[in-house]
Amino acid sequence: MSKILFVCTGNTCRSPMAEALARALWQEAGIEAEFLSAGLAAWGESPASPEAQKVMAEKGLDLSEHRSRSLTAEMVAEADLVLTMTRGHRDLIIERWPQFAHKVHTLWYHARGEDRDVLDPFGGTVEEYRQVAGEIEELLKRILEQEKGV
Ligand SMILES: N[C@@H](Cc1ccc(OP(=O)(O)O)cc1)C(=O)O
Repeated sequence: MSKILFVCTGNTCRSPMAEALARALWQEAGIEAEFLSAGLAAWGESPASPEAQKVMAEKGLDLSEHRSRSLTAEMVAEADLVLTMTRGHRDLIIERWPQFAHKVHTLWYHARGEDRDVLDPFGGTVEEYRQVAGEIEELLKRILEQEKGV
C-alpha cells in the first residue's frame, strides 16, 4: 500500500486539508493508500485552524482530532511520495535529506507538471481557505486519475 505524506509550514492549514481530502477521494475510488501530513515549522501539537476545520466540515470531513506534527527524517524515509505545498518546502526537504530527493515533489508539479505553489491561507478569510481547499482537491483528483490510469 502506498504511503503519501503531505508537507506544509505549520501543519495546521494546507497539509491537514490535503491529507483529509486525499483520504476521502482515494477511499471513494476504492484505492488503498495511507496518508499523513507534517509541517516544516510545526509548533507543538496544535489543532487545525478553525477555518480549515470549517471548510473541511462543509465537505463532511472531520479535522477536529488533527494535531500538528513536525516533519522528521523517519517520516520522509517511510513515505513513498512526499508532496509539498510550495517549491520552498520541497527545496528545504531536499536540502535536509538529499537521499530522498527522488520522491519529493510539489503538489502542483506532481499533479500537473507546473512549477506553482499552493499559497498559505494562514490568517485569511474562510473564503480564502475554501479556495485553497478547492485548489488542493482539484490537484488531488488529477493525481487520482493518473493512478487509475485515466
Ligand atoms: N505563521 C504561523 C506559522 C504558520 C505558517 C503557515 C501555516 O499554514 P500551513 O499549515 O498551511 O503551513 C500555519 C502556521 C506562526 O507565525 O506561527
